[in-house]
Amino acid sequence: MYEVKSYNNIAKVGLEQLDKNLFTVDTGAEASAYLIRSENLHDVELPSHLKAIARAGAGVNNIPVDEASERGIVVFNTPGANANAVKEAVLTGLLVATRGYIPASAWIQTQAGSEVGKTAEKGKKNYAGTEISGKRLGIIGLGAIGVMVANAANSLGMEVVGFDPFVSVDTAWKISRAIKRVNSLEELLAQVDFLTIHVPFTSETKGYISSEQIAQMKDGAVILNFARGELVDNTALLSAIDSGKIAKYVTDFAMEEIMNKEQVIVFPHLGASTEEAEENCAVMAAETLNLYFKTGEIRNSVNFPSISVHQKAPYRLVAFHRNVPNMLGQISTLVAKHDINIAELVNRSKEDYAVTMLDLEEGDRTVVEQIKSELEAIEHIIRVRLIG
Ligand SMILES: NC(=O)C1=CN([C@@H]2O[C@H](COP(=O)(O)OP(=O)(O)OC[C@H]3O[C@@H](n4cnc5c(N)ncnc54)[C@H](O)[C@@H]3O)[C@@H](O)[C@H]2O)C=CC1
Ligand SMILES: O=C(O)C(=O)COP(=O)(O)O
Repeated sequence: MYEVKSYNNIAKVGLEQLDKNLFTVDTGAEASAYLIRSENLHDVELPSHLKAIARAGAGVNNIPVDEASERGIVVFNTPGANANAVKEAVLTGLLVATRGYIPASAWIQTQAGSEVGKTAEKGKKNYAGTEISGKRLGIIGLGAIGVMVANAANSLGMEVVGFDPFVSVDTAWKISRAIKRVNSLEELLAQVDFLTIHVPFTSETKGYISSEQIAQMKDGAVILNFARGELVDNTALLSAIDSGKIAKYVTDFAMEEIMNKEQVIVFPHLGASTEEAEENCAVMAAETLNLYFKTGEIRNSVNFPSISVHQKAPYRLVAFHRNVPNMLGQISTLVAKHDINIAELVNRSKEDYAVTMLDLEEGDRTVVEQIKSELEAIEHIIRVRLIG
């Protein structure tokens, strides 16, 4: 049995989805897998027995992915499983940026008594707004969320322009033909009334929106950030708000510098907090763990390649190694030395890492265990799992 340790609020239906023949959950035993949401694992020591981290969500910036790769720990996420929830959060952001509903509600709740209806009618002129229909929205990042926001905003009457230099085939299928795609950020920034950002937070995207980008925007534009707080340079943002260059900033991320400013609307990272998204993410994450622990197959990993093969022999070895020359040669030579036939061999790579899966025509487990330990001694092999 493998122990799964859950962090954060993982939907019950997802925990129940974990294969009961494979896993125990939160018993306090040594964890083979973590099932997490936004828990920051950067300051946590990852135990040697940890084999997988499943992120029930999209962003993996809370996980030390490089360290995990170096140690053969597979990091999974759940692509698209909470995208609709975030899309709806972004629509909320657009609407509360343009209509006075948040301050108006706070004000009217301070009123009471039989005259409250009259008071409301008298005071409403202080909370009039504008409409989003007919305005132009710029979207940076046309992934699972960006595409949904694009199509929804378009159907609400907005003109939508998108920028994503790494756009996927999936996006090309899903995006409405009404969405204009531009090839440079400059082109997008100069023409939009609203800007929304939907890229992962990495060392390359830190401070993606800074003074240089803000200077290229229209006066009075609104910025929405439901991706990660660090994507926007708060110093540049606050000075643009003070000068009136940026009219409003709506964000899902509370950060010390931006709190309690009239033009900044802050939500407590609620984008994915819907019953549906929480369930979708938890179920998808549990299914990837079931598959990985049962068969060694990898689906939705951010640090190792996808690999899917029906097991063809009693024992399977899954070798995680660096993506360098002659690994396959060394692995197959070692198996050949034991005079064992390989029923199936699949090798897949992803950037600096690769996985080689071998189904061995050998019924004696001790022999296979011996091969496992010999494989582990080969330079550049990080971890070997034995399944069967
Ligand atoms: N507020 C919340 O609760 C949530 C926030 N998020 C955040 O949103 C991010 C995006 O989520 P998804 O759309 O599901 O991910 P995704 O991986 O489907 O899409 C990300 C897109 O960004 C694009 N991209 C990457 N670097 C770029 C760059 N430098 N310039 C322009 N485009 C770039 C990629 O090509 C990809 O199309 C997550 O990484 C996470 O940080 C995600 C879910 C919930
Ligand atoms: O999926 C993501 O990237 C999110 O930001 C959602 O975070 P959460 O699972 O709600 O803590």
